[in-house]
Amino acid sequence: MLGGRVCAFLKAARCARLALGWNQWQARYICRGTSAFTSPMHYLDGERIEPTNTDAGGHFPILEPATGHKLCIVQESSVQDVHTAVVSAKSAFASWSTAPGAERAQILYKTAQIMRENIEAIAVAEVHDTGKPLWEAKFDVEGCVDTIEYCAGLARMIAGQHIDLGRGNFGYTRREPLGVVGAIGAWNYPFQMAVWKSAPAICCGNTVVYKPSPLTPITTAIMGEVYTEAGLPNGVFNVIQGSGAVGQYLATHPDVAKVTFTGSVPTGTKVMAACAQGIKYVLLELGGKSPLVIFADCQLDNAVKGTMLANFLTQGQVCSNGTRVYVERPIYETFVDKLVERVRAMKLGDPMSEDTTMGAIISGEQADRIMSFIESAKEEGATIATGGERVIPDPALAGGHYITPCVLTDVNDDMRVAREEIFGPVVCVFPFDTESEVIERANDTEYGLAGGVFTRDLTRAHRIAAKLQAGSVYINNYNVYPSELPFGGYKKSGIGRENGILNIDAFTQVKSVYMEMGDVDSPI
Ligand SMILES: NC(=O)C1=CN([C@@H]2O[C@H](COP(=O)(O)OP(=O)(O)OC[C@H]3O[C@@H](n4cnc5c(N)ncnc54)[C@H](O)[C@@H]3O)[C@@H](O)[C@H]2O)C=CC1
Ligand SMILES: C[N+](C)(C)CCCC(=O)O
Repeated sequence: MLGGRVCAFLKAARCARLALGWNQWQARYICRGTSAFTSPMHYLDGERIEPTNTDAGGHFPILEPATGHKLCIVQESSVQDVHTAVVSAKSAFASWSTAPGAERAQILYKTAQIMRENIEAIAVAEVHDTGKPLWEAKFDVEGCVDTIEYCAGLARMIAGQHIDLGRGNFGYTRREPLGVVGAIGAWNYPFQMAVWKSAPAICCGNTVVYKPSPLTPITTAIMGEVYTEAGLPNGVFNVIQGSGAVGQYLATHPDVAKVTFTGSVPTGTKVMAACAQGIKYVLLELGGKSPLVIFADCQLDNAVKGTMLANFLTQGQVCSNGTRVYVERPIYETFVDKLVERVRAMKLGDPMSEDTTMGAIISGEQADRIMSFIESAKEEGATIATGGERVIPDPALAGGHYITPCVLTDVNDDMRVAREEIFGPVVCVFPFDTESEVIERANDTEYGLAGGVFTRDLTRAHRIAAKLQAGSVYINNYNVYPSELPFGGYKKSGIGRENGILNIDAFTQVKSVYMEMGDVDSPI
Protein backbone atom coordinates (compact mmCIF):
# COMPACT_ATOMS: atom_id res chain seq x y z
CA MET A 1 0.00 0.00 0.00
CA LEU A 2 0.96 3.58 -0.42
CA GLY A 3 2.66 5.54 2.29
CA GLY A 4 2.24 9.17 3.22
CA ARG A 5 4.63 10.74 0.75
CA VAL A 6 3.29 9.06 -2.33
CA CYS A 7 -0.18 9.90 -1.08
CA ALA A 8 0.78 13.59 -1.22
CA PHE A 9 1.28 13.18 -4.94
CA LEU A 10 -1.88 11.17 -5.39
CA LYS A 11 -3.80 13.89 -3.60
CA ALA A 12 -2.32 16.41 -6.00
CA ALA A 13 -3.22 14.18 -8.92
CA ARG A 14 -6.76 13.50 -7.68
CA CYS A 15 -8.34 15.33 -10.59
CA ALA A 16 -6.09 13.50 -13.00
CA ARG A 17 -7.19 10.14 -11.63
CA LEU A 18 -10.81 11.09 -11.97
CA ALA A 19 -10.21 11.78 -15.61
CA LEU A 20 -9.55 8.08 -16.10
CA GLY A 21 -13.08 7.07 -15.20
CA TRP A 22 -16.04 6.72 -17.51
CA ASN A 23 -17.34 10.04 -16.35
CA GLN A 24 -14.48 11.53 -18.26
CA TRP A 25 -16.05 14.69 -19.63
CA GLN A 26 -17.43 15.70 -16.29
CA ALA A 27 -14.03 15.11 -14.73
CA ARG A 28 -12.43 17.26 -17.35
CA TYR A 29 -14.95 19.96 -16.68
CA ILE A 30 -13.91 19.89 -13.04
CA CYS A 31 -10.20 19.59 -13.70
CA ARG A 32 -9.35 21.33 -16.92
CA GLY A 33 -8.33 24.90 -16.36
CA THR A 34 -7.68 24.51 -12.66
CA SER A 35 -4.28 24.26 -11.04
CA ALA A 36 -4.44 20.50 -10.51
CA PHE A 37 -0.92 20.20 -9.14
CA THR A 38 -0.46 22.37 -6.08
CA SER A 39 2.47 20.80 -4.20
CA PRO A 40 5.93 22.31 -4.64
CA MET A 41 7.88 20.66 -7.47
CA HIS A 42 11.27 21.02 -5.78
CA TYR A 43 12.60 18.04 -3.86
CA LEU A 44 15.27 18.32 -1.20
CA ASP A 45 16.40 16.00 1.58
CA GLY A 46 13.50 13.63 1.10
CA GLU A 47 10.64 16.08 0.78
CA ARG A 48 8.96 18.60 -1.45
CA ILE A 49 10.03 22.10 -0.53
CA GLU A 50 9.34 25.66 -1.59
CA PRO A 51 12.46 27.19 -3.17
CA THR A 52 14.03 30.26 -1.60
CA ASN A 53 13.56 32.23 -4.80
CA THR A 54 10.74 34.70 -4.20
CA ASP A 55 11.47 36.78 -7.26
CA ALA A 56 8.13 37.26 -9.04
CA GLY A 57 9.94 37.02 -12.38
CA GLY A 58 11.11 33.57 -11.42
CA HIS A 59 7.64 32.02 -11.50
CA PHE A 60 6.52 30.21 -14.59
CA PRO A 61 3.14 28.71 -15.41
CA ILE A 62 2.97 25.12 -16.63
CA LEU A 63 0.51 24.84 -19.47
CA GLU A 64 -1.17 21.59 -20.34
CA PRO A 65 -0.33 20.79 -23.99
CA ALA A 66 -3.75 19.15 -24.50
CA THR A 67 -5.77 22.23 -23.58
CA GLY A 68 -3.42 25.15 -22.99
CA HIS A 69 -4.84 25.42 -19.49
CA LYS A 70 -2.63 26.19 -16.53
CA LEU A 71 -1.71 23.08 -14.52
CA CYS A 72 0.41 24.79 -11.90
CA ILE A 73 2.90 27.55 -11.29
CA VAL A 74 6.51 26.62 -10.68
CA GLN A 75 9.10 28.79 -9.07
CA GLU A 76 12.55 28.71 -10.61
CA SER A 77 15.38 27.57 -8.35
CA SER A 78 17.80 30.31 -7.35
CA VAL A 79 21.58 29.91 -7.42
CA GLN A 80 21.29 29.31 -3.68
CA ASP A 81 18.69 26.56 -4.24
CA VAL A 82 20.98 24.81 -6.71
CA HIS A 83 23.83 25.07 -4.23
CA THR A 84 21.68 23.74 -1.37
CA ALA A 85 20.63 20.75 -3.49
CA VAL A 86 24.24 19.98 -4.42
CA VAL A 87 25.32 20.29 -0.77
CA SER A 88 22.54 17.90 0.25
CA ALA A 89 23.62 15.41 -2.43
CA LYS A 90 27.26 15.80 -1.45
CA SER A 91 26.59 15.09 2.18
CA ALA A 92 24.40 12.06 1.31
CA PHE A 93 27.22 10.72 -0.89
CA ALA A 94 29.46 9.97 2.11
CA SER A 95 27.30 7.10 3.33
CA TRP A 96 25.45 6.14 0.11
CA SER A 97 28.74 5.60 -1.73
CA THR A 98 29.85 3.05 0.88
CA ALA A 99 26.50 1.25 1.27
CA PRO A 100 26.66 -2.42 0.23
CA GLY A 101 25.42 -3.13 -3.28
CA ALA A 102 22.80 -5.44 -1.79
CA GLU A 103 21.36 -2.57 0.25
CA ARG A 104 21.18 -0.29 -2.79
CA ALA A 105 19.57 -3.13 -4.73
CA GLN A 106 16.87 -3.65 -2.11
CA ILE A 107 15.93 0.02 -2.14
CA LEU A 108 15.76 0.05 -5.92
CA TYR A 109 13.60 -3.11 -5.99
CA LYS A 110 11.27 -1.42 -3.52
CA THR A 111 11.24 1.69 -5.71
CA ALA A 112 10.19 -0.45 -8.67
CA GLN A 113 7.46 -2.08 -6.59
CA ILE A 114 5.96 1.27 -5.48
CA MET A 115 6.20 2.53 -9.04
CA ARG A 116 4.43 -0.55 -10.34
CA GLU A 117 1.57 0.02 -7.88
CA ASN A 118 1.23 3.57 -9.20
CA ILE A 119 1.72 3.18 -12.94
CA GLU A 120 -1.68 4.61 -13.80
CA ALA A 121 -1.40 7.65 -11.53
CA ILE A 122 2.12 8.48 -12.65
CA ALA A 123 1.10 8.04 -16.29
CA VAL A 124 -1.84 10.40 -15.85
CA ALA A 125 0.44 13.08 -14.42
CA GLU A 126 2.81 12.53 -17.35
CA VAL A 127 -0.08 12.94 -19.82
CA HIS A 128 -1.08 16.26 -18.22
CA ASP A 129 2.51 17.42 -18.46
CA THR A 130 3.46 16.18 -21.95
CA GLY A 131 0.27 15.73 -24.01
CA LYS A 132 1.27 12.18 -25.00
CA PRO A 133 -1.52 9.57 -25.12
CA LEU A 134 -2.29 7.75 -21.90
CA TRP A 135 -1.54 4.27 -23.30
CA GLU A 136 1.90 5.50 -24.25
CA ALA A 137 2.58 7.14 -20.91
CA LYS A 138 1.63 3.89 -19.15
CA PHE A 139 3.95 1.99 -21.44
CA ASP A 140 6.75 4.46 -20.59
CA VAL A 141 6.21 4.04 -16.84
CA GLU A 142 6.13 0.23 -17.17
CA GLY A 143 9.48 0.49 -18.97
CA CYS A 144 10.77 2.61 -16.10
CA VAL A 145 9.83 -0.09 -13.59
CA ASP A 146 11.92 -2.50 -15.64
CA THR A 147 14.87 -0.10 -15.79
CA ILE A 148 14.84 0.37 -12.03
CA GLU A 149 14.79 -3.40 -11.52
CA TYR A 150 17.61 -3.79 -14.01
CA CYS A 151 19.67 -1.19 -12.10
CA ALA A 152 18.85 -2.96 -8.84
CA GLY A 153 20.49 -6.04 -10.37
CA LEU A 154 23.51 -4.00 -11.48
CA ALA A 155 24.07 -2.69 -7.96
CA ARG A 156 25.42 -6.12 -6.96
CA MET A 157 27.55 -6.55 -10.07
CA ILE A 158 29.92 -3.63 -9.59
CA ALA A 159 33.37 -5.16 -9.39
CA GLY A 160 36.99 -4.50 -10.26
CA GLN A 161 39.68 -6.79 -11.61
CA HIS A 162 42.54 -8.69 -10.01
CA ILE A 163 45.70 -8.42 -12.11
CA ASP A 164 48.64 -10.73 -11.53
CA LEU A 165 51.90 -8.74 -11.96
CA GLY A 166 54.36 -11.62 -11.41
CA ARG A 167 56.77 -12.42 -8.54
CA GLY A 168 53.81 -12.48 -6.23
CA ASN A 169 52.95 -8.86 -6.89
CA PHE A 170 49.50 -7.95 -8.00
CA GLY A 171 47.18 -5.11 -8.62
CA TYR A 172 43.48 -4.69 -8.44
CA THR A 173 40.99 -2.14 -9.63
CA ARG A 174 38.16 -0.63 -7.68
CA ARG A 175 35.04 0.76 -9.34
CA GLU A 176 34.19 3.83 -7.28
CA PRO A 177 31.21 6.14 -7.68
CA LEU A 178 31.88 9.61 -9.08
CA GLY A 179 30.11 11.80 -6.53
CA VAL A 180 27.25 14.20 -7.21
CA VAL A 181 25.71 13.71 -10.65
CA GLY A 182 23.94 16.71 -12.19
CA ALA A 183 21.15 15.49 -14.47
CA ILE A 184 19.30 17.68 -16.96
CA GLY A 185 16.27 16.41 -18.85
CA ALA A 186 14.13 17.32 -21.85
CA TRP A 187 10.33 17.52 -22.09
CA ASN A 188 9.39 14.55 -24.28
CA TYR A 189 10.02 11.72 -21.79
CA PRO A 190 10.27 13.54 -18.43
CA PHE A 191 9.63 10.57 -16.15
CA GLN A 192 11.65 8.12 -18.23
CA MET A 193 14.59 10.54 -18.30
CA ALA A 194 14.45 10.98 -14.54
CA VAL A 195 14.64 7.19 -14.22
CA TRP A 196 17.21 6.53 -16.95
CA LYS A 197 19.50 9.17 -15.48
CA SER A 198 19.00 8.67 -11.75
CA ALA A 199 18.69 4.88 -11.31
CA PRO A 200 22.05 3.98 -12.92
CA ALA A 201 23.81 6.77 -11.00
CA ILE A 202 22.20 5.74 -7.73
CA CYS A 203 22.82 2.00 -8.16
CA CYS A 204 26.53 2.78 -8.51
CA GLY A 205 26.57 4.79 -5.26
CA ASN A 206 26.33 8.33 -6.65
CA THR A 207 23.87 10.97 -5.57
CA VAL A 208 21.82 13.08 -7.96
CA VAL A 209 20.53 16.61 -8.46
CA TYR A 210 17.98 16.53 -11.25
CA LYS A 211 16.63 19.43 -13.30
CA PRO A 212 13.73 18.59 -15.60
CA SER A 213 12.70 20.72 -18.55
CA PRO A 214 10.81 23.85 -17.48
CA LEU A 215 7.96 22.64 -19.70
CA THR A 216 7.48 19.37 -17.78
CA PRO A 217 8.32 19.69 -14.07
CA ILE A 218 5.61 17.50 -12.55
CA THR A 219 6.70 13.87 -12.60
CA THR A 220 10.29 14.39 -11.45
CA ALA A 221 9.21 15.38 -7.94
CA ILE A 222 6.97 12.29 -7.95
CA MET A 223 10.11 10.26 -8.67
CA GLY A 224 11.62 11.81 -5.53
CA GLU A 225 8.61 10.76 -3.46
CA VAL A 226 8.73 7.21 -4.76
CA TYR A 227 12.45 6.93 -3.97
CA THR A 228 11.96 8.27 -0.45
CA GLU A 229 9.01 5.97 0.16
CA ALA A 230 11.24 3.06 -0.89
CA GLY A 231 13.83 4.01 1.72
CA LEU A 232 16.38 5.94 -0.33
CA PRO A 233 18.31 8.09 2.16
CA ASN A 234 17.52 11.78 2.12
CA GLY A 235 19.66 13.80 -0.25
CA VAL A 236 20.49 10.95 -2.63
CA PHE A 237 17.96 12.33 -5.14
CA ASN A 238 17.06 16.03 -5.21
CA VAL A 239 15.09 18.02 -7.75
CA ILE A 240 15.62 21.63 -8.77
CA GLN A 241 13.46 23.47 -11.29
CA GLY A 242 13.94 26.10 -13.93
CA SER A 243 15.22 27.07 -17.31
CA GLY A 244 18.61 26.95 -18.98
CA ALA A 245 20.24 29.31 -16.47
CA VAL A 246 19.46 26.87 -13.66
CA GLY A 247 20.89 24.01 -15.75
CA GLN A 248 23.97 26.11 -16.32
CA TYR A 249 24.48 26.70 -12.54
CA LEU A 250 24.15 22.98 -12.00
CA ALA A 251 26.61 22.04 -14.75
CA THR A 252 29.18 24.56 -13.51
CA HIS A 253 28.84 23.81 -9.79
CA PRO A 254 32.29 22.73 -8.59
CA ASP A 255 30.88 19.86 -6.51
CA VAL A 256 29.11 18.24 -9.47
CA ALA A 257 31.32 15.42 -10.76
CA LYS A 258 29.39 14.46 -13.89
CA VAL A 259 26.59 15.94 -15.96
CA THR A 260 24.16 13.71 -17.81
CA PHE A 261 22.06 15.67 -20.29
CA THR A 262 19.28 15.04 -22.81
CA GLY A 263 18.22 17.76 -25.22
CA SER A 264 19.22 19.62 -28.33
CA VAL A 265 22.67 19.78 -29.93
CA PRO A 266 23.15 23.54 -29.30
CA THR A 267 22.40 23.15 -25.58
CA GLY A 268 24.44 19.96 -25.38
CA THR A 269 27.36 21.93 -26.79
CA LYS A 270 27.03 24.48 -23.97
CA VAL A 271 26.77 21.75 -21.35
CA MET A 272 29.88 20.05 -22.72
CA ALA A 273 31.73 23.38 -22.67
CA ALA A 274 30.70 23.91 -19.04
CA CYS A 275 31.96 20.42 -18.20
CA ALA A 276 35.22 21.10 -20.04
CA GLN A 277 35.80 24.12 -17.78
CA GLY A 278 35.52 21.92 -14.72
CA ILE A 279 37.15 18.77 -16.27
CA LYS A 280 33.95 16.88 -15.56
CA TYR A 281 32.56 13.72 -17.03
CA VAL A 282 29.68 14.36 -19.39
CA LEU A 283 27.03 12.21 -21.02
CA LEU A 284 25.02 13.77 -23.86
CA GLU A 285 21.87 12.34 -25.48
CA LEU A 286 21.14 14.72 -28.33
CA GLY A 287 19.14 14.95 -31.50
CA GLY A 288 18.81 12.75 -34.54
CA LYS A 289 17.69 12.46 -38.14
CA SER A 290 17.77 8.72 -38.35
CA PRO A 291 17.36 6.59 -41.48
CA LEU A 292 15.08 3.60 -41.85
CA VAL A 293 15.83 1.42 -44.88
CA ILE A 294 13.09 -0.82 -46.29
CA PHE A 295 13.97 -3.45 -48.87
CA ALA A 296 11.52 -4.95 -51.36
CA ASP A 297 11.88 -8.41 -49.76
CA CYS A 298 10.63 -7.20 -46.36
CA GLN A 299 7.46 -8.32 -44.66
CA LEU A 300 5.56 -5.23 -45.80
CA ASP A 301 3.01 -4.94 -42.98
CA ASN A 302 5.78 -5.16 -40.40
CA ALA A 303 7.74 -2.49 -42.27
CA VAL A 304 4.71 -0.18 -42.23
CA LYS A 305 4.13 -0.82 -38.52
CA GLY A 306 7.83 -0.26 -37.87
CA THR A 307 7.63 3.05 -39.72
CA MET A 308 4.71 4.09 -37.51
CA LEU A 309 6.73 3.28 -34.36
CA ALA A 310 9.70 5.08 -35.87
CA ASN A 311 7.75 8.30 -36.37
CA PHE A 312 4.57 8.80 -34.42
CA LEU A 313 5.17 7.94 -30.78
CA THR A 314 4.95 11.03 -28.53
CA GLN A 315 3.65 13.07 -31.48
CA GLY A 316 6.90 12.41 -33.30
CA GLN A 317 8.92 14.25 -30.65
CA VAL A 318 11.49 11.48 -30.16
CA CYS A 319 15.22 11.84 -30.69
CA SER A 320 15.73 8.36 -32.18
CA ASN A 321 12.92 8.60 -34.73
CA GLY A 322 13.54 7.14 -38.18
CA THR A 323 12.30 10.22 -39.99
CA ARG A 324 14.09 9.49 -43.29
CA VAL A 325 12.47 6.35 -44.66
CA TYR A 326 14.19 4.91 -47.75
CA VAL A 327 12.05 2.39 -49.63
CA GLU A 328 13.37 0.16 -52.44
CA ARG A 329 11.79 1.36 -55.68
CA PRO A 330 9.79 -1.78 -56.64
CA ILE A 331 7.64 -1.46 -53.50
CA TYR A 332 7.78 2.32 -53.08
CA GLU A 333 4.24 3.16 -54.31
CA THR A 334 2.62 0.26 -52.43
CA PHE A 335 4.51 1.12 -49.26
CA VAL A 336 3.47 4.79 -49.40
CA ASP A 337 -0.18 3.82 -49.97
CA LYS A 338 -0.17 1.44 -47.01
CA LEU A 339 1.63 3.93 -44.79
CA VAL A 340 -0.75 6.74 -45.69
CA GLU A 341 -3.74 4.49 -45.00
CA ARG A 342 -2.38 3.61 -41.58
CA VAL A 343 -1.48 7.21 -40.74
CA ARG A 344 -4.97 8.40 -41.72
CA ALA A 345 -6.44 5.80 -39.37
CA MET A 346 -4.66 7.34 -36.36
CA LYS A 347 -6.92 9.04 -33.86
CA LEU A 348 -5.67 12.49 -32.98
CA GLY A 349 -7.36 13.76 -29.87
CA ASP A 350 -7.53 14.09 -26.12
CA PRO A 351 -4.48 12.27 -24.76
CA MET A 352 -6.50 11.17 -21.71
CA SER A 353 -8.89 9.15 -23.88
CA GLU A 354 -8.05 5.49 -24.11
CA ASP A 355 -8.65 5.35 -27.88
CA THR A 356 -6.45 8.33 -28.78
CA THR A 357 -3.37 7.26 -30.68
CA MET A 358 -1.76 10.70 -31.02
CA GLY A 359 -2.03 13.56 -28.56
CA ALA A 360 -0.82 17.14 -28.33
CA ILE A 361 2.43 18.82 -29.32
CA ILE A 362 4.29 20.07 -26.25
CA SER A 363 3.77 23.81 -26.86
CA GLY A 364 2.47 26.35 -29.33
CA GLU A 365 6.05 27.33 -30.06
CA GLN A 366 7.02 23.77 -30.94
CA ALA A 367 3.88 23.38 -33.07
CA ASP A 368 4.81 26.58 -34.96
CA ARG A 369 8.29 25.20 -35.51
CA ILE A 370 6.95 21.93 -36.90
CA MET A 371 4.54 23.80 -39.19
CA SER A 372 7.41 25.94 -40.48
CA PHE A 373 9.18 22.74 -41.56
CA ILE A 374 6.05 21.55 -43.36
CA GLU A 375 5.72 24.94 -45.09
CA SER A 376 9.37 24.82 -46.13
CA ALA A 377 8.83 21.33 -47.60
CA LYS A 378 5.89 22.61 -49.65
CA GLU A 379 7.91 25.59 -50.87
CA GLU A 380 10.80 23.34 -51.87
CA GLY A 381 8.50 21.10 -53.93
CA ALA A 382 7.70 18.16 -51.65
CA THR A 383 4.26 16.56 -51.76
CA ILE A 384 2.12 16.18 -48.66
CA ALA A 385 0.73 12.66 -49.03
CA THR A 386 -1.35 13.16 -45.89
CA GLY A 387 -1.63 15.35 -42.78
CA GLY A 388 0.49 18.30 -41.82
CA GLU A 389 -2.39 20.49 -40.68
CA ARG A 390 -2.85 22.35 -37.45
CA VAL A 391 -6.23 21.36 -36.04
CA ILE A 392 -8.35 21.38 -32.90
CA PRO A 393 -9.76 17.84 -32.72
CA ASP A 394 -12.44 18.75 -30.18
CA PRO A 395 -13.82 22.11 -28.93
CA ALA A 396 -12.90 21.06 -25.35
CA LEU A 397 -9.26 21.02 -26.46
CA ALA A 398 -9.40 24.50 -27.98
CA GLY A 399 -6.21 25.82 -26.34
CA GLY A 400 -4.16 22.72 -27.20
CA HIS A 401 -1.63 22.17 -29.97
CA TYR A 402 -2.43 19.47 -32.51
CA ILE A 403 -0.92 18.62 -35.88
CA THR A 404 -2.24 15.82 -38.05
CA PRO A 405 0.45 13.17 -38.66
CA CYS A 406 2.20 13.98 -41.90
CA VAL A 407 3.77 11.89 -44.68
CA LEU A 408 5.96 13.75 -47.18
CA THR A 409 6.95 12.36 -50.56
CA ASP A 410 8.90 13.85 -53.50
CA VAL A 411 11.46 14.96 -50.96
CA ASN A 412 14.96 15.72 -52.12
CA ASP A 413 17.91 14.73 -49.87
CA ASP A 414 18.97 18.38 -49.68
CA MET A 415 15.67 19.83 -48.51
CA ARG A 416 15.50 21.29 -45.01
CA VAL A 417 12.98 18.62 -43.91
CA ALA A 418 15.39 15.92 -45.02
CA ARG A 419 18.38 17.34 -43.16
CA GLU A 420 17.19 18.97 -39.92
CA GLU A 421 15.57 17.41 -36.88
CA ILE A 422 11.89 18.41 -36.98
CA PHE A 423 10.84 16.86 -33.67
CA GLY A 424 7.23 16.43 -34.70
CA PRO A 425 4.91 13.98 -36.52
CA VAL A 426 6.48 14.34 -39.95
CA VAL A 427 8.07 11.53 -41.97
CA CYS A 428 9.88 11.84 -45.32
CA VAL A 429 9.70 8.82 -47.63
CA PHE A 430 12.27 8.44 -50.42
CA PRO A 431 12.74 5.76 -53.09
CA PHE A 432 16.16 4.10 -53.53
CA ASP A 433 17.70 1.67 -56.02
CA THR A 434 20.82 0.03 -54.61
CA GLU A 435 22.22 -0.98 -51.24
CA SER A 436 25.43 1.03 -51.61
CA GLU A 437 23.46 4.12 -52.65
CA VAL A 438 21.11 3.90 -49.67
CA ILE A 439 23.93 3.39 -47.16
CA GLU A 440 25.66 6.48 -48.47
CA ARG A 441 22.48 8.53 -48.27
CA ALA A 442 21.57 7.14 -44.85
CA ASN A 443 24.95 8.12 -43.41
CA ASP A 444 25.00 11.56 -45.02
CA THR A 445 24.02 13.40 -41.83
CA GLU A 446 25.77 15.03 -38.93
CA TYR A 447 23.63 12.91 -36.59
CA GLY A 448 24.03 9.24 -35.65
CA LEU A 449 21.55 8.25 -33.00
CA ALA A 450 19.70 5.35 -34.60
CA GLY A 451 18.84 3.57 -37.81
CA GLY A 452 16.78 0.65 -39.01
CA VAL A 453 16.42 -1.91 -41.73
CA PHE A 454 13.53 -4.11 -42.82
CA THR A 455 14.49 -7.13 -44.94
CA ARG A 456 14.14 -10.90 -44.88
CA ASP A 457 17.77 -11.23 -46.04
CA LEU A 458 19.56 -11.51 -42.72
CA THR A 459 23.03 -11.41 -44.24
CA ARG A 460 22.17 -8.06 -45.74
CA ALA A 461 20.54 -6.93 -42.49
CA HIS A 462 23.72 -7.50 -40.49
CA ARG A 463 25.89 -5.98 -43.23
CA ILE A 464 23.79 -2.83 -43.03
CA ALA A 465 23.73 -2.84 -39.24
CA ALA A 466 27.54 -2.76 -39.34
CA LYS A 467 27.64 0.05 -41.92
CA LEU A 468 25.10 2.45 -40.44
CA GLN A 469 26.85 5.18 -38.46
CA ALA A 470 24.51 5.08 -35.49
CA GLY A 471 24.46 4.11 -31.82
CA SER A 472 21.39 1.87 -32.18
CA VAL A 473 20.28 -0.15 -35.19
CA TYR A 474 16.94 -1.93 -35.36
CA ILE A 475 16.51 -4.95 -37.64
CA ASN A 476 12.84 -5.60 -38.51
CA ASN A 477 11.52 -3.34 -35.74
CA TYR A 478 12.07 0.22 -34.53
CA ASN A 479 12.19 2.33 -31.34
CA VAL A 480 12.32 -0.46 -28.79
CA TYR A 481 14.46 0.23 -25.72
CA PRO A 482 15.15 -2.82 -23.57
CA SER A 483 16.98 -1.86 -20.37
CA GLU A 484 19.74 -4.34 -21.27
CA LEU A 485 20.76 -2.53 -24.48
CA PRO A 486 22.94 0.57 -24.35
CA PHE A 487 21.39 3.66 -25.95
CA GLY A 488 23.26 6.70 -27.24
CA GLY A 489 24.60 8.46 -30.27
CA TYR A 490 27.40 8.52 -32.80
CA LYS A 491 28.57 11.82 -34.30
CA LYS A 492 26.62 14.89 -33.10
CA SER A 493 23.92 12.74 -31.51
CA GLY A 494 25.88 12.45 -28.33
CA ILE A 495 28.56 10.99 -26.14
CA GLY A 496 28.26 8.08 -23.74
CA ARG A 497 25.58 5.47 -23.31
CA GLU A 498 22.54 5.03 -21.10
CA ASN A 499 21.27 1.57 -20.11
CA GLY A 500 22.92 -1.84 -20.21
CA ILE A 501 25.94 -2.94 -18.20
CA LEU A 502 27.69 0.14 -19.58
CA ASN A 503 25.75 2.05 -16.90
CA ILE A 504 28.47 0.87 -14.52
CA ASP A 505 31.18 2.38 -16.74
CA ALA A 506 29.16 5.57 -17.02
CA PHE A 507 28.74 6.11 -13.28
CA THR A 508 31.95 4.78 -11.74
CA GLN A 509 35.61 5.64 -12.05
CA VAL A 510 38.44 3.14 -11.89
CA LYS A 511 41.08 3.19 -9.22
CA SER A 512 44.15 0.98 -9.70
CA VAL A 513 45.77 -0.35 -6.54
CA TYR A 514 49.31 -1.80 -6.76
CA MET A 515 50.40 -4.34 -4.12
CA GLU A 516 54.11 -4.96 -3.57
CA MET A 517 54.81 -8.32 -1.97
CA GLY A 518 58.62 -8.09 -1.88
CA ASP A 519 61.26 -5.49 -1.09
CA VAL A 520 61.37 -2.20 -2.87
CA ASP A 521 63.87 -2.35 -5.76
CA SER A 522 65.21 1.20 -6.17
CA PRO A 523 68.19 2.11 -8.41
CA ILE A 524 68.40 5.56 -6.80
N1 LIG B 1 17.17 14.93 -28.79
C1 LIG B 1 16.45 15.10 -27.74
O1 LIG B 1 16.45 14.26 -26.90
C2 LIG B 1 15.66 16.33 -27.62
C3 LIG B 1 15.79 17.31 -28.56
N2 LIG B 1 15.07 18.44 -28.45
C4 LIG B 1 15.24 19.43 -29.51
O2 LIG B 1 15.58 20.64 -28.91
C5 LIG B 1 14.66 21.67 -29.28
C6 LIG B 1 14.45 22.62 -28.15
O3 LIG B 1 13.88 21.95 -27.04
P1 LIG B 1 14.34 22.35 -25.56
O4 LIG B 1 13.59 21.62 -24.52
O5 LIG B 1 14.35 23.83 -25.47
O6 LIG B 1 15.78 21.70 -25.56
P2 LIG B 1 17.08 22.22 -24.89
O7 LIG B 1 18.20 21.40 -25.37
O8 LIG B 1 17.22 23.68 -25.01
O9 LIG B 1 16.81 21.93 -23.34
C7 LIG B 1 17.00 20.66 -22.73
C8 LIG B 1 17.28 20.87 -21.27
O10 LIG B 1 18.46 21.65 -21.08
C9 LIG B 1 18.21 22.77 -20.24
N3 LIG B 1 19.12 23.83 -20.64
C10 LIG B 1 18.91 24.82 -21.54
N4 LIG B 1 20.02 25.59 -21.64
C11 LIG B 1 20.94 25.07 -20.79
C12 LIG B 1 22.29 25.40 -20.46
N5 LIG B 1 22.92 26.43 -21.04
N6 LIG B 1 22.93 24.65 -19.56
C13 LIG B 1 22.33 23.58 -19.00
N7 LIG B 1 21.05 23.22 -19.26
C14 LIG B 1 20.37 23.95 -20.15
C15 LIG B 1 16.74 23.04 -20.48
O11 LIG B 1 16.20 23.83 -19.43
C16 LIG B 1 16.18 21.64 -20.53
O12 LIG B 1 16.04 21.10 -19.23
C17 LIG B 1 13.42 20.90 -29.70
O13 LIG B 1 12.69 21.62 -30.61
C18 LIG B 1 13.98 19.65 -30.29
O14 LIG B 1 14.31 19.82 -31.63
C19 LIG B 1 14.25 18.64 -27.41
C20 LIG B 1 14.06 17.69 -26.44
C21 LIG B 1 14.75 16.44 -26.49
C1 LIG C 1 14.71 6.61 -25.16
N1 LIG C 1 13.81 7.52 -25.82
C2 LIG C 1 14.16 7.55 -27.21
C3 LIG C 1 12.47 7.05 -25.65
C4 LIG C 1 13.92 8.85 -25.25
C5 LIG C 1 15.31 9.42 -25.34
C6 LIG C 1 15.40 10.88 -25.39
C7 LIG C 1 14.64 11.64 -26.42
O1 LIG C 1 13.92 11.18 -27.26
O2 LIG C 1 14.72 12.83 -26.34
